[in-house]
Amino acid sequence: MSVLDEIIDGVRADLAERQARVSLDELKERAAKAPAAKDGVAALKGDGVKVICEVKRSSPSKGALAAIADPAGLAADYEAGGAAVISVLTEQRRFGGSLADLEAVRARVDIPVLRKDFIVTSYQLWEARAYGADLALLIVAALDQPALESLIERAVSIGLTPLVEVHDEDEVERAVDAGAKVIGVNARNLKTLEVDRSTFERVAPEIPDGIVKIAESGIRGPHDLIAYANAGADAVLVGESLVTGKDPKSAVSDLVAAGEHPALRHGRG
Ligand SMILES: O=C(O)c1ccccc1NCC(=O)[C@H](O)[C@H](O)COP(=O)(O)O
Repeated sequence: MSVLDEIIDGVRADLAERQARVSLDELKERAAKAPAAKDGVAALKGDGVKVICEVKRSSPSKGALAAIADPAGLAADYEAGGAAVISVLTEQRRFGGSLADLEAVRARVDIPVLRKDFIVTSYQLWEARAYGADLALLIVAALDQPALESLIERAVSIGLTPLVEVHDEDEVERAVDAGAKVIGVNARNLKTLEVDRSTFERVAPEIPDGIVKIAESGIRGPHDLIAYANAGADAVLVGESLVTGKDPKSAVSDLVAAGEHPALRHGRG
């Protein structure tokens, strides 16, 4: 069984428990009262390379990273540093996240918030909206094509921007066929958990113009952002280096400054 399969088994078990406690109708009522969803695509487009900053306590590849007693405070620091979007890992078993983290972050920041989880049912999309997310991650490797298509459609219909994650060229084709408008190329191999930063450079040319291209994982600082920018990234998604660093706000502002450097506009769309 792959790491992804193991994670999804746990996600499904936790999901069944939540579904037994909270009906879909209750979630829909809660979603109706949530603040209107912010435009995830608009936040990631425009001049320069945008920075998505992640609230990440632990991971299957590294174990415990940071306790993060105050996820909303961390998100506020990210926003003050110039983040375009906050990513909140809500998976509990491997990443130590929760919907409570999502709710707390939503209440604290004004920029769009991404629910980063292993979404396999529309119930989780309703949860994302009910707890204030504006974007939701859909991982191509975790979904067959009909499920991917229907989750993209459902996400859009309830106001969420789907960020569709791929790892190779075949998955790009599936994401594009399914209607993705925002595609993240994750450099972390889901079988070995190793990060290969050359993945984006190889895979991104397969993503058609007009689709937002995000480079995910393994960004240690401005030099990695610049390399991803030169390979065509519109945005980068950064977790570990921010949560393990001493000063997340200044680390974000260094990334944002690199992403706004006029030299990067040359040759980018
Ligand atoms: O981070 C992991 O070990 C991991 C393992 C299996 C599936 C997903 C995983 N991470 C989720 C992410 O995509 C990253 O948290 C995100 O891209 C940020 O990466 P990083 O900056 O390297 O923490």
